[in-house]
Amino acid sequence: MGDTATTHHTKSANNGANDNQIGFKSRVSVIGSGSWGSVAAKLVAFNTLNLSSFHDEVKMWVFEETLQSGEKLTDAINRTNENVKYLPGIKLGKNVIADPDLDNAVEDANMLVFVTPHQFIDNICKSLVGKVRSDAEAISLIKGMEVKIEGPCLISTYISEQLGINCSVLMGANLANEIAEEKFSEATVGYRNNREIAEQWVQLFTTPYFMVTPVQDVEGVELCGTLKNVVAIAAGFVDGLDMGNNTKVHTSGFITSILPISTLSSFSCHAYY
Ligand SMILES: NC(=O)c1ccc[n+]([C@@H]2O[C@H](COP(=O)([O-])OP(=O)(O)OC[C@H]3O[C@@H](n4cnc5c(N)ncnc54)[C@H](O)[C@@H]3O)[C@@H](O)[C@H]2O)c1
Ligand SMILES: O=P(O)(O)OC[C@H](O)CO
Repeated sequence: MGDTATTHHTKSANNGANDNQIGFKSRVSVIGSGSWGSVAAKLVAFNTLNLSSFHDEVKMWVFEETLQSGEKLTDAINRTNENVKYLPGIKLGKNVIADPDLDNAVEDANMLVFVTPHQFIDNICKSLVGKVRSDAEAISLIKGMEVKIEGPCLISTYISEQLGINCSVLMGANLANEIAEEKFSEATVGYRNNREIAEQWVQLFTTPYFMVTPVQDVEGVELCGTLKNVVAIAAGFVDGLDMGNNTKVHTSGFITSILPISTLSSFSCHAYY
């Protein structure tokens, strides 16, 4: 699944042919600007300022909206350095630049962070075909699946197949508002076969309050991140029905039963509730 990503590339605006030269700096774009998208931009922007191999500036694509005040959301973000609608009260970092133009937001970026609600990824990917660098690396923070006639498809696989680029994942028990307030949390980067790329994603997301661990298991990490929300709902039902902890334990059993091939470490950074 998804192996095609490393072996075929679509034509793109910039094939990155000149980028092996000394001094090349990676550019990161965040595609999505909801609460988790804004926190992702904040984490990455904190790190690009300190990592010499990255450009300071982080572009964040915004699905444009007009606020009640009449101001465009993008303008409000760039004026206040806060996502006033989806993450009010949190400074993103002056090097986060909101951009409502998707093509412009990804132009020149070689590291793409996908973090939109899953139902929008289809349209976003379709409009990005041929627009992203052929050497770009993607990471998906999206929980959910594309359900097609032939069966469910992981979002990372979908991104890889649509854009012809490799796609890692970052998942965890991560509530955006808590991480925005710099409360401690951890997450797992699931990568396919390039450990160096995984280390770059770890560097980009790790902060003193956000601990990130790489695991070579894209599917396991993505499925754990997505399905744990189903388990959490089931656990909530058990609480609501006052059925007790013994019953609650059984709600988590289904993940291990449907993922027998996933490595144990894929589960290690996922709290179920
Ligand atoms: N919020 C969290 O705590 C959290 C934590 C971990 C993972 N996630 C995952 O991150 C992803 C993004 O969630 P979020 O919480 O940032 O979103 P959100 O619910 O805070 O925001 C919704 C976003 O969707 C955008 N949007 C609305 N209509 C759109 C359209 N037609 N096309 C494209 N975009 C549109 C909005 O502008 C907004 O940026 C989801 O897959 C979610 O499961 C969220
Ligand atoms: O409810 P979601 O899909 O925004 O995701 C929340 C996270 O999974 C919490 O860990």
